[in-house]
Amino acid sequence: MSVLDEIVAGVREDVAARQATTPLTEVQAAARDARPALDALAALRAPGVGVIAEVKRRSPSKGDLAAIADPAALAAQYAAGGARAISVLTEGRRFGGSHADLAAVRAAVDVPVLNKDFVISSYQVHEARAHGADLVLLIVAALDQPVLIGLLERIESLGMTALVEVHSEAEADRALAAGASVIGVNARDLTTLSVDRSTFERIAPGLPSEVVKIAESGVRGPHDLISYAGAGADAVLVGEGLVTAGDPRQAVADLVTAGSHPATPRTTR
Ligand SMILES: O=C(O)c1ccccc1NCC(=O)[C@H](O)[C@H](O)COP(=O)(O)O
Repeated sequence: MSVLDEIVAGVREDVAARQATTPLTEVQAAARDARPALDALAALRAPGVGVIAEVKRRSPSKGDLAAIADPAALAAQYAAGGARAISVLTEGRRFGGSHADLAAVRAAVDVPVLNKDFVISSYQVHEARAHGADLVLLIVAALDQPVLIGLLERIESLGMTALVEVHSEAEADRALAAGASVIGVNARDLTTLSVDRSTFERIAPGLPSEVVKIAESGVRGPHDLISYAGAGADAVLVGEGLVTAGDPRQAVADLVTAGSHPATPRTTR
């Protein structure tokens, strides 16, 4: 069983347990009552290469990364540094996240918030909205095509934006066929967990110019952002490099500065 399959199996159990105590109708009502979603697409299309800064406590590849007692305070530092959006991992078993983290971050910042999880059911989409998400991650490798299409439509029907994650050209074709307008190319192979930044360089140039392209994983400093920008990234998604930085606000600011430098290339549309 691959790491992704293991994680998804755990998520399936956890969602079933939550659904047994909180019925879908209750989550749908909370989603309706939530503050309307921010226009994440517009934010991601702003000039310069954006930084999506992630709240990430631990991971299957690295184990414990950072204690993060106060995710809202960390997100506020990211936003002060100029992050274009905040990513919050809500998977509990392998990443130590929760929906409480998502809600706390939502309340602390004014930029769009991404719910980064292993979303396999519309129940989770309503949960994301109920806890204030503006963007929701969908991982193509974890979803059959009809399910991918259905979840993407559900996300958009709730006013949110889907970030559709791919690892290969074939998955990119599936994301485009599903109607994705924001595609993330994850440099982390979800089978071996190794990071290969050239994955983005290989796949991104084949994506249509109107698609927002996010380079996910492996950014350890401004040089990595500049290299992803050269391959057409509109934004980078950064976890480990920020949660392990001594000064997360400054670490984001350094990336933002690199991303807004006139010499840093970016896709033109
Ligand atoms: O980070 C992992 O080990 C991991 C393993 C299995 C599935 C997903 C995983 N990470 C999720 C992510 O995509 C990253 O948190 C995100 O792209 C940031 O990556 P990084 O900057 O390298 O921490």
